[in-house]
Amino acid sequence: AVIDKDEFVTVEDNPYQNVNEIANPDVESARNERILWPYVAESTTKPENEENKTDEKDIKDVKPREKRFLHWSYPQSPIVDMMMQTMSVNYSPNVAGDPFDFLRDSYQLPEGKMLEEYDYIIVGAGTSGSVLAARLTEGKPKATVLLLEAGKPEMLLSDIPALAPYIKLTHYVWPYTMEHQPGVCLGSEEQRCYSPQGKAVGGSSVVNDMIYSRGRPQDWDRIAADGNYGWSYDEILPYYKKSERCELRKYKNATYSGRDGELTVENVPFRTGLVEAFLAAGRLHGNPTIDYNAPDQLGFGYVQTTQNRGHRLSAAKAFLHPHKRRKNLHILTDAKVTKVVIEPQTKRAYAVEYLKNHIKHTARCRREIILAAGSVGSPQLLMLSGIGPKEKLDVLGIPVISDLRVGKSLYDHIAFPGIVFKLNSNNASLQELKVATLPNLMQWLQFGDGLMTTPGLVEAVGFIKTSHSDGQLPDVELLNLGGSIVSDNGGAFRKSLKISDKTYVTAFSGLHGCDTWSAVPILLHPKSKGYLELRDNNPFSHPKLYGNYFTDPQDMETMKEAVKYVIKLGESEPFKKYGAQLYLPPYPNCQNHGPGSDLYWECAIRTMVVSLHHHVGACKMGPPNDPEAIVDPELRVYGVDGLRVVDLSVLPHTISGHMTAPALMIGEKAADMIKKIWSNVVV
Ligand SMILES: Cc1cc2nc3c(=O)[nH]c(=O)nc-3n(C[C@H](O)[C@H](O)[C@H](O)COP(=O)(O)OP(=O)(O)OC[C@H]3O[C@@H](n4cnc5c(N)ncnc54)[C@H](O)[C@@H]3O)c2cc1C
Repeated sequence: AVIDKDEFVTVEDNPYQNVNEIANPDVESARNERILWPYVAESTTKPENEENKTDEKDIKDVKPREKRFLHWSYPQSPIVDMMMQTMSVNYSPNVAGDPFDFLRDSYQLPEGKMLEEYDYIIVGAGTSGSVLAARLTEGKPKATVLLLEAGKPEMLLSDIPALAPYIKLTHYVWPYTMEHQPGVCLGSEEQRCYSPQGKAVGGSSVVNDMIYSRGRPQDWDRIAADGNYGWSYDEILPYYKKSERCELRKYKNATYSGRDGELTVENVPFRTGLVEAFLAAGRLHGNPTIDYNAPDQLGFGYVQTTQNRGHRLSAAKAFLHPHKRRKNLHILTDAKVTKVVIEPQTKRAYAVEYLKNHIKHTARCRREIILAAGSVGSPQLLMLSGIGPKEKLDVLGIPVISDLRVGKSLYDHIAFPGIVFKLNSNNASLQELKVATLPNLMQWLQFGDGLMTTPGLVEAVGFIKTSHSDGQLPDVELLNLGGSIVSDNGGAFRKSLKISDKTYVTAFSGLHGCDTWSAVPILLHPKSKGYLELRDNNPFSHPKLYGNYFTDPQDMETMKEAVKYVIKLGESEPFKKYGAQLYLPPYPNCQNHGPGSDLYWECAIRTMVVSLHHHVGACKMGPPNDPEAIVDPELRVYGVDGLRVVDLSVLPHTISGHMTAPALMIGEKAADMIKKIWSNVVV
């Protein structure tokens, strides 16, 4: 590959990019001798017809090259890879004195210094921000971009999928605790729901569970029908495809999948046999085993993840790493933006103030400032900068630039991880003591597969419609786990959900050491609406988050129906070989209700409900006649020039799935809209 010295290095130029696809007999034979002790994934139930075939046969049928690829050999050492990234020639330790800094990835200013002014300033190098920065700095004429991120770069440990629950306990998250709401999260610490967000280069994609899902076409068509031109499924599909490099075993050639993008989407190399039981139970109850991202079908399917050969592939790894040497992309980490500076007369945004190493700086911008600070960070910054509800800003003494209803709508996905089946078998489910072993770690390091690749226990997902669904969209998603909340004996899994010691020990410690299975129902479209507001005018205070979960009674009815559905699956034939028996946890606050009764389940749900940290709506997108809209369908903030919001906070309501893929898609689409507007400007 020829690299023009004046140019930045691109993925295409990188000679190592395709190294994993080169046959390596030594690695192949070594891998063939691998031991997947003690779990061997086994297919329990044979599909009945062609439609419902699982992937196993298809793996045998794939062509030799693809088959080799399925082995995911990993000849590059990730440790060496990490050292190469951190110990770069111009590496300088963080002056704030972080003892682990030398283990972290690093981003250097290409010429060692900042520019006086940038074409674009992006706040937040998260999921949307990373892809946006990559796209705005590619091609010609070259635009200059400053990307400011409050968090730190990743390190090797964040690459290990099985450590996802642990990463959520580190400083790679903003540990947002929601305001107390009577009657919900009764089993959480301080009886407050917990809803962290990622704080890292890569944002929430560094701490999430890596599940890749896009939502249903009707989700996007509904958003477009509300007056948001350009957001129908057909219009956004090209942006999903643009980011994606689909490596799914069976569906990689689907017309709706992308092949040449930067973000690898793959199945998890390791599975327990329980996933086959879940899929078979689903089929028994009318849910075909499918690609759950297929636009035309609803059903259950193996989980698809944002992993690359068994390694977490964050938005930063996919979109920023390959472009570290771009001279026109400046990335500042540990840089917390405190305000967007807006000219009060012209209402034009022209600079941001940020703090790095306790020193206040101002960065100026020629064209646009783009907030990609996430569902909590972006509305917070808007309000701190004078864009928000006048009555609230007046109280806090913040001069009002644009009186908009920022934060007034907040929707979230909520889930109930409390349906647990005890299994009468050994080594059927994942248990931390057996997963966290040196051989498993070595296997992951060497081959990128094995038990360390399991993403927070999730092995499959399913979408269903309860009797409360609007008929168009599924209203519940089921996360099938290769274990349950007890799989690490009350360790990181439940701590990352902030379930209190008292609740956990009373309800679940009786299951320690047992094999278990669980499926977690998620409410995809809760009717209850929350809100968010500034606590005070200090940019370092966490905003107040009000979930208002279950304030619409239909949400509880939907969740109870979903619980019964999971129980039906667990009690069906495919789980019989595991001797699966429903376990009814004796929650300390539910003792007055007969175990298994309707009142018991309502109490259990109110005790164990958790936020999935998928907040949307605080910077709602909408047409000019929508009184609640903060940004227009091109994501420009109403009433201010040169300011956009590009992240999940712009979505008007929840979508039927997880949020990483939509966040990336929003970044892709925004980049196109921004480039189009500025395409006639000569630099
Ligand atoms: C624990 C967890 C698990 C999840 N699991 C999944 C999953 O399995 N699958 C899935 O699809 N989705 C999952 N999600 C949701 C999904 O990852 C996020 O919703 C999505 O990545 C958000 O993208 P974003 O670009 O809107 O924000 P983020 O990716 O959160 O990026 C925002 C960035 O802005 C930075 N920032 C904020 N304020 C400032 C400031 N003032 N100055 C500078 N920088 C700032 C933040 O530090 C952060 O890096 C999960 C989320 C969490 C938190």
